[in-house]
Amino acid sequence: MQLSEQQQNAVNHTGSPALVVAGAGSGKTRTLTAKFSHLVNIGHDPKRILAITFTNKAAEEMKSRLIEMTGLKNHAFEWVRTYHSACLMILKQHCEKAGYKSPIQVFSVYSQGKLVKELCVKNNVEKKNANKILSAISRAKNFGNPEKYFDLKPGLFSINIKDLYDQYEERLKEMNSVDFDNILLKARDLLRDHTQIRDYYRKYFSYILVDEYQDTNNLQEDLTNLLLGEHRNLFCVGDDWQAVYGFRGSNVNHFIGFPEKYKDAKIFRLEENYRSANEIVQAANDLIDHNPDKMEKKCFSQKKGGVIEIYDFISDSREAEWVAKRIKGLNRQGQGIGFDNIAVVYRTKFCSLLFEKIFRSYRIPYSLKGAQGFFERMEVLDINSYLSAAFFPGDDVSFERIVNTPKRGIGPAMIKKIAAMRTETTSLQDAARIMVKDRVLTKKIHENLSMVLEILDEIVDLAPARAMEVVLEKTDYFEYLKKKVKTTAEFVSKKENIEQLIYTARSKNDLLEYLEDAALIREDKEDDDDQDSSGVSLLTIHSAKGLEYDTVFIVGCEERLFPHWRSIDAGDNAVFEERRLMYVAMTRAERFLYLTHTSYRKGEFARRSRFIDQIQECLS
Ligand SMILES: Nc1ncnc2c1ncn2[C@@H]1O[C@H](COP(=O)(O)OP(=O)(O)OP(=O)(O)O)[C@@H](O)[C@H]1O
Repeated sequence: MQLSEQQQNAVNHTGSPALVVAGAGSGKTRTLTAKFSHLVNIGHDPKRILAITFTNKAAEEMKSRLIEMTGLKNHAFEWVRTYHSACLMILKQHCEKAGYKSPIQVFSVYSQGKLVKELCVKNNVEKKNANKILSAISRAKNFGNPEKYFDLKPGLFSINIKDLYDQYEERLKEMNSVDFDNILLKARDLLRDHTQIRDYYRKYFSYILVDEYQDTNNLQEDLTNLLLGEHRNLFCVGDDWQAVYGFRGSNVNHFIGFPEKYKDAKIFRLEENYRSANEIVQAANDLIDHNPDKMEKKCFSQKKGGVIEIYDFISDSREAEWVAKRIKGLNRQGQGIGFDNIAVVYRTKFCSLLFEKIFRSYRIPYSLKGAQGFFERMEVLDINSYLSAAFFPGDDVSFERIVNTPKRGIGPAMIKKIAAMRTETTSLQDAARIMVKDRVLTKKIHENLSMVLEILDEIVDLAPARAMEVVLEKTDYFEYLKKKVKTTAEFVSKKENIEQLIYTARSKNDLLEYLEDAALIREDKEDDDDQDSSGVSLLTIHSAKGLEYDTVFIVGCEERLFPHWRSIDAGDNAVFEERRLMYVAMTRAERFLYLTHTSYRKGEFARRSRFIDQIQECLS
């Protein structure tokens, strides 16, 4: 693998903590992978190198590259993981010390939502607030100190969020479960409170590498500190100009404050952009210059011939039509730029609708990225809930979902009856088993409930893919699906999703391994490999992060849409983050970059974005 001099210098450095301040398209991943391989070459045991990536997909890609480079086997890189995945390993290893029994269940997004909705009902809070409550709980955990967080932000409107948080945690504990954020929080507490465990890992890891360091949150920073041994072999890579997750607790100050924190830190800069033409790199530099408090770097590209154009339309439908025509023109019936190499990016999801419509009528193939996550789809949730209820008898949320799927007369009233039989130590499923054993139910319900329990008993020891097949067969699931959906196309698509699910599950040997993997995938982080990726990509800027295309259209560049009204209302720091988002969007393009805005969107007057003015200033 060829490295530039700047990249090579960073790779060769050892002896003190190092921060690589990298520009967009400067080959961060290449540098990090080369660093890992270099460490192995100079004698580090790869099993003792902790390499933190931002997504599971990035971890897999890094492992494949390392296997190619070193000739070693997959298991040699077992600590190439996301923070969540690494912390789950640690938590599982010491689960009793952390206050759990083995195996710990990781709650899915669906289960979290379900639990919070239940708590809303119980506390007379409107269910529509569930998502806001979940975000607040998540932020409190990632802040690193939930108690303090709620002292600072005690309420959400009139809702006593701290109280709901306590109830939520209690229910998780009862179910021997952790949610996604608890994986980090509980691992942090474990390492903080148990010197022996902490010392073990500090000695074990000979090097810590962190990718996308600009998006680290307080809790992740704590974890890095707790795991870092006396050797202080820490190598972090990132781009503070691309820090765009502040809204969910990331704290770019860890990145900016690195030289202050590690006085002997060596700072490397990767300034050459290998992706975009220089015209695009310079325009993006000029835009980001409007943000204060950032690491200085002089990004440049040796590629010439980039095009940046700004277009103004009367309405959103005109904008969509123009984009479709321009894409047709660029593609020149397959002779020009391939559809796969073109992206239309926008600030918020709703913007995709008009483009989907117009692309269909212009027969432009497209793929909508970051649509409903694969694991959030109804049919996938149904099947996974069967597996989860079988493996985790304490998982009330999954049991409640499957007990009447397909419909078998065990509706909400019956569930209430079962729930009433529950004691503090029994789950919904335990209660159902007691009712079946004691024969207290009507004949029909007794038979149906027995059947559900038999399915769960049958699949618990099977390999995940086989367990899924048994569920489909025993519940006649496809017949149920046929009746439930409105069109044949919808049925086919759902059936295909299930086939895909079974196919993916074949690589896993047991239910626990499968369920953990499924719960670790959070699809808002671009782990949407399963989706058809042919055609023009339609995606939000957050999902576009890390990707590259020959041609990029940034649409909807209007005040209050981009920058988003919430950020405008929240103040300067949030607007700086919006500007970084525009920087991310611009630097996805290799050659052609089009920015568009309209005077009317959704029938309302719209004003062009301040970012357009700032970009135009440097173009003229
Ligand atoms: N030394 C190099 N010489 C030539 N091409 C390189 C070099 N390093 C990286 N590249 C190429 O530059 C492109 C950008 O690399 P990569 O996607 O790793 O950048 P990045 O720093 O992660 O970008 P971003 O943060 O903008 O997503 C890739 O196509 C990569 O193969």
